[in-house]
Amino acid sequence: MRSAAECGAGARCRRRGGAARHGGRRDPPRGVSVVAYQGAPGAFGHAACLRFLPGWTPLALARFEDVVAAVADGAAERGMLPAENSIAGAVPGVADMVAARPVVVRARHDLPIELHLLGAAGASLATIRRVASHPVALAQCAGWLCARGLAPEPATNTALAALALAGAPDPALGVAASENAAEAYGLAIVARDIHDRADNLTTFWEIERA
Ligand SMILES: O=C(O)C(=O)C[C@]1(C(=O)O)C=C[C@@H](O)C=C1
Repeated sequence: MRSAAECGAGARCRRRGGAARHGGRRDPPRGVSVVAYQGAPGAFGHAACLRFLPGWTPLALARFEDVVAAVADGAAERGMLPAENSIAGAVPGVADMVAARPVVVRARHDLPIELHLLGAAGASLATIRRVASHPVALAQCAGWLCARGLAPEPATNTALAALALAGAPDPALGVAASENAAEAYGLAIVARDIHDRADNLTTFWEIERA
C-alpha cells in the first residue's frame, strides 16, 4: 500500500475557511414547498435537503444547472447546491451558475460528509479495481484510493453512480457514496469512512429566487 504522502493526498487537504454563516431564518412551509437538488435519493444534496429544510419536498434533478433553473423559473421555491468542500475546495461551476440567473443565496449550511466504498454482491477490496463517484467526492478520498491502487471513475453524482452499479452489478467496480445510498440501492459497504480527513464537510448553498 502506498502512503498518503506518496499519493499526494496532503496537497488536496487544504482547508477552506471563512464562508459567512447566515442566521437560521426558516419560514414554515406553506402548502407544498419544493426544494430542488442534484442527483437521486441517497445523494448528499438529498441529505442536505432533509436536514436543513425538514418538512419540504425534495425534487431530484439531473444537473446543478437544472436546480438553478428550477428556482429561477419557479418550479421549486428553494434549491440546495454544494458550493465548497473542506478537502476538495470549490465545486466547479456552481458559483458561476448562481451568478448567471435571478437567484440568491439565502443561507449556507455545513453538512458532514462520510464517504464509504460501496460494492455489488460478491465485490470486495480484492475484486474492486475502479471506483465511480462525483469528481468532488473522488477528490475527498483521493489518498485512500491511490494508496490501494484504485482508479477513480468520474460520475455525475454519488447516488446516481450507486444506482447505476445496482442496475449493472460489476465486482470490479466500487462506488464512493453515502450509507443512505447503500441502503437505497441495496449495495454492500465494502469499506467505511474512506474520506481522507475525518472532519470532511461540504457547505451547501440554499438558494431562492431573487
Ligand atoms: O454527488 C452527490 O451526492 C452530491 O450531492 C454532490 C457533491 C458535490 O458535488 O460536492 C456533494 C457533496 C459531496 O461533497 C460530494 C458530492
